[in-house]
Amino acid sequence: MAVFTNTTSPTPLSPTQVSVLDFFVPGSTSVLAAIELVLATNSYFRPLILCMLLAFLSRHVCRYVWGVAETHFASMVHIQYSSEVYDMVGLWVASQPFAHRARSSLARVGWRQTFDNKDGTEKKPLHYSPWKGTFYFIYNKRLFWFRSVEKDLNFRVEEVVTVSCFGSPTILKRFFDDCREAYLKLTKNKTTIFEHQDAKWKRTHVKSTRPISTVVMNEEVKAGLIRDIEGFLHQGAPAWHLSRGIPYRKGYLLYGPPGTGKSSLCLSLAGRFDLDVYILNISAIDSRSLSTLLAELPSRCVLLLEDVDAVGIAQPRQGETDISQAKADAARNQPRSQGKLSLSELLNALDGASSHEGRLLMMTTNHLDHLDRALIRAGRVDKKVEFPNADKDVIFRLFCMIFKQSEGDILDPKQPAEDETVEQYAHEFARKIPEREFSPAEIQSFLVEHRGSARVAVENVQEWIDRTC
Ligand SMILES: Nc1ncnc2c1ncn2[C@@H]1O[C@H](COP(=O)(O)OP(=O)(O)OP(=O)(O)O)[C@@H](O)[C@H]1O
Repeated sequence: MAVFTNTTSPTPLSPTQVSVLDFFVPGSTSVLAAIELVLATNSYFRPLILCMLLAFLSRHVCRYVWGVAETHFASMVHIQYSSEVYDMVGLWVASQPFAHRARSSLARVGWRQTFDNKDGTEKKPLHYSPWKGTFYFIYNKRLFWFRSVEKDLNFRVEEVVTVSCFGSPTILKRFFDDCREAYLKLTKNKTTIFEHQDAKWKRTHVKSTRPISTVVMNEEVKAGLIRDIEGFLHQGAPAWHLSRGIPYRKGYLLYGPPGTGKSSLCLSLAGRFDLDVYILNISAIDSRSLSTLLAELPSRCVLLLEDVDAVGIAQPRQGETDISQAKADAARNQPRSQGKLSLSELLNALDGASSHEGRLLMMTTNHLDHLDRALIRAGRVDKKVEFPNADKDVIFRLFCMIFKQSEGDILDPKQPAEDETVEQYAHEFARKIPEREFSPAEIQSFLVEHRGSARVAVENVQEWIDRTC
């Protein structure tokens, strides 16, 4: 039997060649095989196929060369979405033309507005930032690129941004310094508030700093607090504490009925000393997350624990320590507390190694008597400040604050400032309201409702008292 062999048919690629080619240009062997087949059957397609092959190869070669150049010659900085640096870079990027041209963007409601000094009258403004892709831009006459990808970080998908440029990391760091400066300018006279999600701090608000004069309380107490914090934040304070073996921390407990200005004062003090506020919700964390969160605090900040009596670390029952209470609860088959955190775990975390030096702890409560003494012992709480309901002086000053002209007011020429008359009304108003019956929040709310006329406010207050009491 005769056997005919086709001598013009292409020799198939050996398995070794296949794997080597595929290593450099994935999918190339399948393409080559297809080309070989076409070339063998019809030579008319050869030039066309050659062009396609060149286009295919040049794309892969370019990608390969860029990858090698990026790996070996580019500097890069990675930023996680949950980090504050993300906001710094994000704000800069959002203001650049390339961000507006990006074909893949993330739309958010009112994100940039948080930082702007605008009046917030525009309803739900939309903001776009480049998202999922690589975006090129020129900065200081150099090519930079910004890559946004989603990554799975500990079972949580989070955007990770990488900013890169060719050359030394110094150039890149200069870019980050510029972003930081722009961010600080934008957040000047603002208080940034952080809350936690999954053991990570995340900026949730940027509020205009509230002038401390607008928190109406005993002026001596207020001045004492300010002096105390000034001393604590003084340049030489860390070394002073260190040389005496005293932990460089400060703790305050503000207590009193609801609506007396405890939270307002905390935020206002933070703004005055240019400190960021980190609000810890202890009912929502376990001890491991707490240690992580405390370890991540910056060296100077306010750590705010609001309503410490209400979060499941309340005083143990009489005669029981925290541990004996836990045992007793276990024996009764009851959960130990509302939260996941026990008092001893909280105290350990606040005192422990993970707790940052230089932090200012502020705790607020409506029920001083519900708190465990261990939580508020000297050393943990250096000062306890009472916020009572409004006395005559506070009522008078609240009235003046509402009705006297202030710097930011848009003045009505028909109603010239008459501070003396306002003061007379304020005295009359304070005379009518029983002392320590109403919180400043209640009085302020009534006054705001009547802000159109001081006279009407005075006239209507008796009816309001009768209705409210
Ligand atoms: N002493 C005060 N001076 C000026 N405004 C006050 C004062 N107390 C309360 N307010 C006003 O009342 C509102 C509530 O105040 P704030 O949240 O500070 O009270 P609080 O004591 O922290 O209340 P809670 O114990 O319920 O947390 C705020 O709008 C604040 O402006």
